[in-house]
This record gives sequence, structure tokens and C-alpha cells, in this order.
Amino acid sequence: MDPAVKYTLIKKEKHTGARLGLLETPHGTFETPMFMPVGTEATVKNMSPEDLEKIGASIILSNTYHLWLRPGEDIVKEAGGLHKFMNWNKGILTDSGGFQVFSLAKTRDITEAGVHFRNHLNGRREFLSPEKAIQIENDLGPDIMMSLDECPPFFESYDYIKDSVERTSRWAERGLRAHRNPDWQALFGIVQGAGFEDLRKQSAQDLVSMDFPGYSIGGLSVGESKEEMNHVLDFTAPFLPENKPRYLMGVGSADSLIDGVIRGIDMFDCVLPTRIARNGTCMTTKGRLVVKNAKYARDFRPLDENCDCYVCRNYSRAYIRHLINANELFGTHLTSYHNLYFLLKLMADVRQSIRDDNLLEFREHVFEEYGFNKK
Ligand SMILES: COC(=O)c1ccc(CCNc2nc3cc4nc(N)[nH]c(=O)c4cc3[nH]2)cc1
Repeated sequence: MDPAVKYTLIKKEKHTGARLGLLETPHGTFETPMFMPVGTEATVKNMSPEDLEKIGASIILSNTYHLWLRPGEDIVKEAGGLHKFMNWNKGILTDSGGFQVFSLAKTRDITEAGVHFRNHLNGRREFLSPEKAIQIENDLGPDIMMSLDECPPFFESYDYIKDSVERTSRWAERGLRAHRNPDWQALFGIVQGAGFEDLRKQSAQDLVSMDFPGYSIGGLSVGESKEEMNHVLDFTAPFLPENKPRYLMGVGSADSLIDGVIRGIDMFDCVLPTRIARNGTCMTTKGRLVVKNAKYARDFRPLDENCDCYVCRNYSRAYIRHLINANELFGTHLTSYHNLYFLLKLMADVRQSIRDDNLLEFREHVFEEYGFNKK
């Protein structure tokens, strides 16, 4: 039986742990390392599928938690699955709901069976088990599905994290057994363990023994420092098989993307570019630009003078500032389009620097120019 998703390592960068790869999915074959735009409720906010295609998006995310509660996975299934429902025919990955329950739901209670919580939309009590999450994801029909896991606080006690890791491994096993479509939907395991090396090793070894087609490193980008995140990646990635994709959840700034690639990560996602775009903050090659600022009222330059995206070729800071201040939706469409283009272009440049074996020079250029070295 062909695996639903097949990773091929094309080239290792000479001086770092970075890898150039190909990820074959039922909806196309895509280059890695890749950034995946987040479309929580079956739409990448303010972006049409045509625009996503134009800027080079390959896999986008949607969320099990949100789509289960609204409109209901049954409606998406009746529509023919997420690709049909949202008219997107490239890759789709769904997160399992674990993280969303912990970050969105009020009052939640974790038991061996699953997690009890209050629906953030109507306050009703709900229950999500590993089997229920898999059933929802099977019905939504993404190419890649995530196991239900607990994303624990990074600064919890060793004993708490150990119990949580062991439960997440048992939940992963239950999810594998409940999975109905392994030949066209790839279920990834999620490595936990917070900042404890032995627990990250135990979590990775538990999941690798279950032979998932891909692995994510979870429990990060939850308030720990970038140094702590990089340190966890340094000792966790080596426990994962070289011939499977590695996905770092929730990471989306230029510096963290590059430092994740250097440590062997292939896939990233984050709401950051589209979320900051909605309040008028833009990513540029000279650092962040808050375009609604008064100082841009008569600035007729593009958001980023080094960017060749549709927005930077056709609209000025003054115009975009006006739209944002006037609450015109077209304004956030333009900032969202540019920010996603910025990260997708950055990843294309990262892939080229792996081919050219000069990723560390590229990192220096980005950190210097984009202002990450400023203390
Ligand atoms: C303006 O910027 C923002 O609003 C904003 C919000 C959240 C993040 C970070 C998101 N971080 C993150 N997402 C995550 C999603 C996850 N999913 C599962 N199943 N398990 C995890 O262990 C997990 C960890 C994550 N860490 C970054 C930026």
C-alpha cells in the first residue's frame, strides 16, 4: 500500500542540518522546507485560493476543533471534503484540536479517555477523544492529519510533563487504530516533552516505534524563548528518522523559520503573518512596518522596496494606511497578501541557499538586514 505522503530527501546543506526535500501528497508534490499558511475555518483569512496559488502556497492548514464546532464535519463531508468545500486543490493539513482546546476553550479537564471542555461558541460541554479527533479529520478529508495530543505548558514540572508525554503516546496509538483512510490521508505523530531531553527522546521513540509517515515537534512556540526553542530542536530532531518529514507547529517569523530549517525542520505553520496583517503590521526586508502609522500618510513607496509582489508593485504605504484606518477590507487583503508572499519567498530563498550551501550566509544577511540582530 502506497503511503499517502512520501518524503524524499534531495540534498543536505553542507554546513548545517538543513535539508532540501520533496513531499508527495495526493494533491501534488511540493518542495520542502515550506511555510504553510493557516486557514483555521476553511479559509486563509482575506485570501482567495487563486491568490494563494499565485504566491506559491503549497499546503495550507485548517483546524479540526473549529470545523467540528462550526459548520460541523458532516457538512464538509457532504460537500465532498475540505478541498471541494473551500475550492483548494493543493495540500491541506488539519491540526487535531488539542492545542485549540487548550488555547480557546474555557474550563477543560484532561482524562485518559480524552479532554472535556466548554464550547467557546455556545458554552456547551463537549468531549474530544483521540478516536473522535481522527473521525472528524477523516470526514474533513485533509491530506495530512495530526494526532490528538496534549500541548502542555512549557514551564511545567518534570512529573507533569512525563505523565503528559506518556498519555500523548497512548493517544497517538489509539488514533492510529481509529484511522480509517491511511492510504490517502497521512496521520502524523506529535512529539512532546517540553524542555526535557529525556522526555523528548521518550516521546520521539514511542512515536517512531508506531511508524508514522511524518512527525511534528509540538509543545513549542508557547512562550518559551527562541533560544530555548532552538535548544529543544537541537536535541529532538536527531531522534526523528531522516526519511520522514519533520513539522514544527506554530512557527512563522523569518528568524525562527531559518533557525528551524538549520536544525532539520521541513514544514512550518503560523497565524502570525495573517494575524499581524489584520492590524496593519507588515513584514519587510527592513524589519516590521506598522503601515497605519501617521508617518506613512504621504509615503507613496511600496510596503517593501525590495519586494516584487503584486501589492508592492501596485499600491503605496499611503493608500494601504488609508484603507486600514478606514477599516476597508481591501486593506487587510493587501497586508495579508504581502506578508504571506514575504514568508513564502523567504522559504524559496532558503531552499536556494540549501542548494548553494550558503544558508549560514543567508541567515547572517536576514538577521542583519531584517533587524533581528538589534538587541
Ligand atoms: C500575532 O501572532 C499571534 O497571534 C500568534 C499566535 C500564536 C502563535 C504560536 C502558535 N504556537 C503553536 N501552535 C501550535 C499548535 C500545536 N498543535 C498541536 N496539536 N500540538 C502542539 O503541541 C502545538 C503547538 C503549537 N504552538 C504565534 C503567533
